[in-house]
Amino acid sequence: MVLAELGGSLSKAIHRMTNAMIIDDKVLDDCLNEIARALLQADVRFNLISDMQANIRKTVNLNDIAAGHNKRKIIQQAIFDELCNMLNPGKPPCFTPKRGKTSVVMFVGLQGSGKTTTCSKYAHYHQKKGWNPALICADTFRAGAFDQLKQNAAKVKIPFYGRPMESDPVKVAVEGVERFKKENCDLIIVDTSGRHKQQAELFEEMRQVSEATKPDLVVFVMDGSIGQAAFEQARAFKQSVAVGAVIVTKMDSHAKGGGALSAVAATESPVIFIGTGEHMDEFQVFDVKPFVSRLLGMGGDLSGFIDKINQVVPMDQKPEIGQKLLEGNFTLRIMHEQFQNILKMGPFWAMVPGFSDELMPKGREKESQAKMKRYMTMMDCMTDKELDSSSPKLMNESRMMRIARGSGRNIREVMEMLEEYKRLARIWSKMKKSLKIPALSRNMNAQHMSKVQIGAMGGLQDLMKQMGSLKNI
Ligand SMILES: Nc1nc2c(ncn2[C@@H]2O[C@H](COP(=O)(O)OP(=O)(O)OP(=O)(O)O)[C@@H](O)[C@H]2O)c(=O)[nH]1
Repeated sequence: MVLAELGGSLSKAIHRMTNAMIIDDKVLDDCLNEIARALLQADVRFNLISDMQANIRKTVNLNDIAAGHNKRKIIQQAIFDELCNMLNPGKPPCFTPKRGKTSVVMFVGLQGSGKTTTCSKYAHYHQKKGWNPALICADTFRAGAFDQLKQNAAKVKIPFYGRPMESDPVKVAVEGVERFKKENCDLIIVDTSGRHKQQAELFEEMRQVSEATKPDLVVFVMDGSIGQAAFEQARAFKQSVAVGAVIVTKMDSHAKGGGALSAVAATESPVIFIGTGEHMDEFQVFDVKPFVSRLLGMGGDLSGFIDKINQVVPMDQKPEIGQKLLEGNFTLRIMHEQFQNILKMGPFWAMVPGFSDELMPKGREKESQAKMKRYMTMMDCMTDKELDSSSPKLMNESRMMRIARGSGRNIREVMEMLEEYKRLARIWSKMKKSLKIPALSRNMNAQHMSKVQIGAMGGLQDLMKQMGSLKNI
């Protein structure tokens, strides 16, 4: 995957810097030049890169850093912050669909950008979270658009509306929205015709569809392989309709992805998802800080994760992570994240007695990995509430059946996964007790909380180191 290459080059540059015996201006310059080369290769605009370098140099004045301060950490922090700034539009999405209320989301984009595929992925993503989405084909321009969306919808069992013989997209869109509102669909997705920038009449048609259906959110779908040109494209669409969010596709297949992401950020429209392949599941939520963490290889195992949080992300910016870990709320979402980390980065949990014995027994790693993937598919079919709860009692039989159906498994397997969750949660809770972390008061102010967290994180790290010697967990 192309993003992984960019991430690899960036983290290599940072590692080379952190491994240097002495951090001086030459080491810093080499590191920044290496980062600049990697970003240029990803087609990030030169101006953005040179601004980034200047900002880092301003923040990191090596001569002014007092003895005893860790220069490596200060530089890492500055690089992390600047990469985040580069991708941050400075604005949250203007609208996020809410459960229990019908939302209409209209998709626009240039021909071939991946719009139809993305509409289906977006619907499927929400369907797995328990939404009741519907798809409308208001692309009356491209022959084949109707069949493509209809087939995609059928594959994932999402209601579909379209009229292959009708040439007026406004009519089709309005009929579809009315119908799905009556059917109580909570997320109505309207796919529109792909357009070229020069086709003024198609832009006019897009405006008319928007006026008639009054979408709560207009999503601009953009092909990531166009790199920096993304900026002009996104702006042209923004001038015609009220684009509220962007989805960048084909991030798997082209070296220019970095350029596209950074250029879109400059249009002040947040990127909400990225497409990373042709398949329905190759679709990821885009959130700047976690994205940059992953890009720099900081999304690894838990001990590494805590370490990196301490090194790079100011604690007051990550209260929710610290809070989650310190309160010992081992939720299904945390289990999902950890499985993902194990599959990606190698078995951290395998170091922990109790985890290693049953979750990843020696010699049966392949089997264990397949089991984790199975469990993750089931968790993908859960609602946010279920994932964030530490009480699997929330799930009654009908929910379990739904999760089983959604993930192509049977209810016994879902119950088995919940049992595994309970087992890991028990271990987690014992680990937490042995840490003797002071309970956090919800009324603490941010500064106080940050101090407590840093202390407790240190404690956690110590524990991680001693974990091999923990008995009877
Ligand atoms: N590799 C990769 N291919 C993608 C991705 N998203 C879409 N595609 C492919 O891009 C091609 C165009 O996608 P469509 O969904 O048909 O594009 P469209 O924008 O609806 O096309 P128009 O209707 O002409 O506007 C198809 O071959 C898709 O499979 C992605 O994230 N990664």
